[in-house]
Amino acid sequence: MGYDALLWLSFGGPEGPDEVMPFLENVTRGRGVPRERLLEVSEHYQHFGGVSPINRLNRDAISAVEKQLAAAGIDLPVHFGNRNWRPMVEETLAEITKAGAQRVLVFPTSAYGGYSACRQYDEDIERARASVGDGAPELVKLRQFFDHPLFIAAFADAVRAAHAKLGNPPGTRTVFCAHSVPDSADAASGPPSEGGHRYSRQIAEAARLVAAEAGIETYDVVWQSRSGPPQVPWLEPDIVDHIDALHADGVTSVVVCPVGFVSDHLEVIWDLDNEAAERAAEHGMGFARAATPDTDPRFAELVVELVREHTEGVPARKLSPFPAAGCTVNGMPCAVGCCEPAKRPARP
Ligand SMILES: CC1=C(CCC(=O)O)c2cc3nc(cc4[nH]c(cc5[nH]c(cc1n2)c(C)c5CCC(=O)O)c(CCC(=O)O)c4C)C(CCC(=O)O)=C3C
Ligand SMILES: [Fe+2]
Repeated sequence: MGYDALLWLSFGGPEGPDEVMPFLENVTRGRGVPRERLLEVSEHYQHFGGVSPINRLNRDAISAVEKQLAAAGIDLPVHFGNRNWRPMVEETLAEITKAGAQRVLVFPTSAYGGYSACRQYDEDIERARASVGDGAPELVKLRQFFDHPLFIAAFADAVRAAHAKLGNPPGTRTVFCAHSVPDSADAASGPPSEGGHRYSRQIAEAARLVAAEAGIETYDVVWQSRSGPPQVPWLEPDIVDHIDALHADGVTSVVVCPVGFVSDHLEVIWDLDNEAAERAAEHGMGFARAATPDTDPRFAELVVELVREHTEGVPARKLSPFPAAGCTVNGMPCAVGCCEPAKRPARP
């Protein structure tokens, strides 16, 4: 079938208190994130003993995918590598190369386009191949899956379950949430010919599809976890401010669906399950957070289906007319100028 392995490419996270600051320094190197923001975020990690759940969740998801690949008779060993923390993708690719692989599929743990969600994973692929040097395998990245029916169905069931957990009170507002990015990064996402904003448009489309499948008419799309210097505008409103606004409008309960993420990593369990939940509690509002899809068996099924698009020519299933790009070789961008990194503000 022409492929020797699947590289599971993720963000990475610390697995102990001493790993938090070095991890954060890896994430933010050269990105103009103020020191105070780093110290504040390191506190979030220290609330969990300095351990992000993200690596464990990736390992669990990989086990589920390995089982489904075996069940489908697809012989493809899965290897785990990260951008920011051990196991680093450079080391993983060195092992894959040593094992003799020549063509490797890459699954990035993000469903969307944009610099942080797509193009930066291309940069990881390029960097890892450069670090291996001669003999590095060809790396073929799987496509964006924000509108795949299995991704949408898993979130729709999770949203229904969250409403049920609250007892289905009438007038509960469903709020879809994704990681904020600088306005300039969103404007630069997608190829220039498309007019930009591919990231926020794909998020809005996924939210629309999940709401439709869950039978929800009224919902909002908001953002979380903004970083960077305060004078740089990022996508708004923030989830916590939005909860204040809903309270002011007389809404008495909310279901938050983290549609921008695939797993319950730290920004989900802190920024939503703590900060947003606490604000709702202060207003006496009901609050439930919908589960992320990675623990749903349909997520492993989705990854296997994306693999089979390449190994067996299975047709790509998608629910929207929006492009599901991101599938390129050896870290090439999708198009000239696609999802260029935002220009960093000059240091004061
Ligand atoms: C769009 C997007 C996704 C979704 C796509 C995807 O999933 O890839 C995502 C995921 C994640 N972001 C994560 C963690 C962090 N993100 C940071 C900083 C930033 N994220 C950004 C964007 C995104 N981030 C941006 C524009 C920055 C500013 C700095 C920069 O331009 O790069 C910082 C630095 C501290 C801070 O400033 O918050 C941390 C620690 C973790 C792991 C959590 C864990 O450890 O469990 C995950 C999955
Ligand atoms: Fe992030």
